[in-house]
Amino acid sequence: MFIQLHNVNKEFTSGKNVVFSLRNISFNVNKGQIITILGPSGSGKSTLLNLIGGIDRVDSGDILIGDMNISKLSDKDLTLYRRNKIGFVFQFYNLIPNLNVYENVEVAANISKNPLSLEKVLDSVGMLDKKDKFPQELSGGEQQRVSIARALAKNPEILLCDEPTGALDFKTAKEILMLLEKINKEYNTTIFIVTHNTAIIGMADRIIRLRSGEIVEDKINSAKISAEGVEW
Ligand SMILES: Nc1ncnc2c1ncn2[C@@H]1O[C@H](COP(=O)(O)OP(=O)(O)OP(=O)(O)O)[C@@H](O)[C@H]1O
Repeated sequence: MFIQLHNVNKEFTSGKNVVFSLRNISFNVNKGQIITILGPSGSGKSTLLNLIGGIDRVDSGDILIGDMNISKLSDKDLTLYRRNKIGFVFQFYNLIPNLNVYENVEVAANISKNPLSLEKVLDSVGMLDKKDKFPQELSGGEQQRVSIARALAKNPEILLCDEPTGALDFKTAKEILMLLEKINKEYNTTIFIVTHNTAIIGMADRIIRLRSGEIVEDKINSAKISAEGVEW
């Protein structure tokens, strides 16, 4: 098993009050799966993604990635884990405005131990011909392609996508989903997609649903379809 969460708990407090808690989260994921995480706003989806990505730490419980228990890593080793194993894709791209496409991707590659060729990555996401453009010269879908290239350039084993299509129209969103599927096939990257869009579960191997910080559904998608067939 590639990713294992055992009884993961995480609380946020304000003064003495607990404002949110993720409770007893346990699940295992095989390498190369696409997992969708669904749930209402405030149910803990991003919190869960941040724990897996080493942006935040559990209060108790364990997260194992391969044979590494990231809950027990020093801050320095957790940074290295994040840098070398994890790619993040966000709803609003977060590109650096005064760097061009190539440079935005290069920044990520430069901090990684085992980067992929920038040309290959930009070609994979269909942005090689626009490598000299700046973010403000690109459409939302193109900016998201660049942000996926940036995540991918690090050659991550895990891609964590938080509402990657949330800001895009249907056609562009579908292109991004097809791109994520292509990456999953080409690089065997394990991909988590946090989304409010239930249509996306169609292309996932696995569906995990949260409510108020707890898992209320965890199932294998036995009727998986290609991203091209996803409709809403
Ligand atoms: N650093 C923090 N400090 C305090 N509270 C936090 C912190 N991060 C998240 N929370 C709270 O934890 C709860 C869960 O947040 P989270 O972002 O994980 O939910 P979500 O399911 O991703 O929501 P959305 O769909 O709206 O993005 C929310 O009530 C949020 O306000």
